[in-house]
Amino acid sequence: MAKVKIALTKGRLADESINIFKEAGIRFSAYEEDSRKLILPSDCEQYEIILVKALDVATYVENGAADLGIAGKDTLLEANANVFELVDLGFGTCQFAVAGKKGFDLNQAVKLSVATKYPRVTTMFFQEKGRQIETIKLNGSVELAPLVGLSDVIVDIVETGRTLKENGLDVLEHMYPISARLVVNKASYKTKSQELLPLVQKIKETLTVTKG
Ligand SMILES: Nc1ncnc2c1ncn2[C@@H]1O[C@H](COP(=O)(O)OP(=O)(O)OP(=O)(O)O)[C@@H](O)[C@H]1O
Ligand SMILES: O=P(O)(O)OC[C@H]1O[C@H](OP(=O)(O)OP(=O)(O)O)[C@H](O)[C@@H]1O
Repeated sequence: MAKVKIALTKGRLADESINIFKEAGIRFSAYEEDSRKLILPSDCEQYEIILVKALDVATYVENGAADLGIAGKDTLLEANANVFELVDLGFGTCQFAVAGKKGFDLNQAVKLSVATKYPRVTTMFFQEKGRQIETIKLNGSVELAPLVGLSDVIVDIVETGRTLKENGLDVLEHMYPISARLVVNKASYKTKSQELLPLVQKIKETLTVTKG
């Protein structure tokens, strides 16, 4: 059996991603250790995880450096990843939204300026509505932008709404729901079907059991 390489998102999604594999019977004890290693083998050595930044999961899987990956739908949309999206894993749930100062009228500006970590998703969303916008790419703390006059509004992830609320902002328009997805490299799906299909099936089954 060929080794299966899996790209996981570091940070928020990592623990639950490891847990999905644990429930499917694959343990990564090395993940529990306090280590700076970026490649970690499974206890049975048949699988290997690599830990990468959220947006990079799509890049590793699309290029075949990883066979499988777990990434948020936000990053898959932004990366326009050419991969097969197999399973909605049901965690990491949040949504994309347009947000701004309370009462801001989205139609007031002829050319809206939008600060975001997601320029592609933002452009697509407003293009579909026939709206011309200017995107301002930021790498975090996006909620600051309308407060300090960098942009009219933002496009960002909203989960509990706490960050918006504490900064005096409101959701002005809901966009798309987001959750973690299991993705696969298109070539690996064929060439490693013997290894991948049973694993994907197992993961689907554990999700059904968990959801009851
Ligand atoms: N507040 C949130 N609630 C739920 N899921 C979130 C939230 N923020 C991000 N996510 C999901 O978790 C993924 C990883 O987010 P995380 O914050 O760990 O990385 P990041 O956004 O790249 O931040 P950083 O630049 O700090 O690494 C996101 O791509 C998204 O799918
Ligand atoms: O609705 P909430 O529950 O408040 O969550 C939303 C916040 O979470 C994410 O930020 P993150 O913590 O990743 O920080 P960032 O500013 O570095 O993107 C996102 O960009 C929002 O700022």
